[in-house]
Amino acid sequence: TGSTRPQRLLRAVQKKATQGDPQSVIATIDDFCRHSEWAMNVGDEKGLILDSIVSEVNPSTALELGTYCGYSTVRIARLLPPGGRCITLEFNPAYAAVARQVIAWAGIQDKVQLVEGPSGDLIPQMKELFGVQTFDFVFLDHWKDRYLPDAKLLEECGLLREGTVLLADNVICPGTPEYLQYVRNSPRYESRYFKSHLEYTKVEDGLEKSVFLG
Ligand SMILES: Cc1ccc(Cc2cc(O)c(O)c(C(=O)NC/C=C/[C@H]3O[C@@H](n4cnc5c(N)ncnc54)[C@H](O)[C@@H]3O)c2)cc1
Ligand SMILES: [Mg+2]
Repeated sequence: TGSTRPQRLLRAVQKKATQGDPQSVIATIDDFCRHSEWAMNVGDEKGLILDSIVSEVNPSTALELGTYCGYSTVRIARLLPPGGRCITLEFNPAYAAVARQVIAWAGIQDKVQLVEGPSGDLIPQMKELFGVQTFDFVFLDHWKDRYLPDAKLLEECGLLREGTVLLADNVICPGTPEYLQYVRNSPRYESRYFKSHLEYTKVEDGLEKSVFLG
């Protein structure tokens, strides 16, 4: 019963990152993934694009689908305005346990609500459970075949408003063809592709930014 990769990633954070310093946690995870073990965090290159879009939106309420180890949760939450919050959904309890500790080490746990469970069940409960009216920003980075059904579910539950920004990771690799086709052809979205690379590699990947038009 050896350790898992997320547990080894957490151990690296607790050993090398400065407690309470989100940038140090981010740098430690990127270093771990480049030089020790690759892991499916959005990474440093796509992370800078994520940062710029989060800063531009300046969300009061952000939603992340697929926490994994909490790397992008930390990237998003460190940029939120005072009183801003990030709700992040993760259905794997082992990953959620690691992510909670990564988020706590970064010192931004007060800005984050990590909810364990499948997005399909939790999204319809966002209003009653967390008093969410609408999201200002949504980061999609979970199973790729869930991007489209969950985007439609967010629409149906009235959780998107005119101007809500959806940012999707991995639209090229692993790829999310049905989601791309939808947001690029629906009159309800204004979509734009940000070309980049699969985290820690030279393989092409990118982020799709889609603004909901109401
Ligand atoms: C061919 C190939 C394979 C892998 C790669 C590399 C590569 C690069 C990437 O950036 C990737 O994001 C991925 C990827 O597969 N990501 C899936 C991420 C899941 C996380 O989200 C969790 N989750 C999944 N569905 C749900 C759900 N409904 N509700 C709540 N949590 C969910 C899981 O519990 C995981 O914590 C893969 C590139 C190419
Ligand atoms: Mg990803």
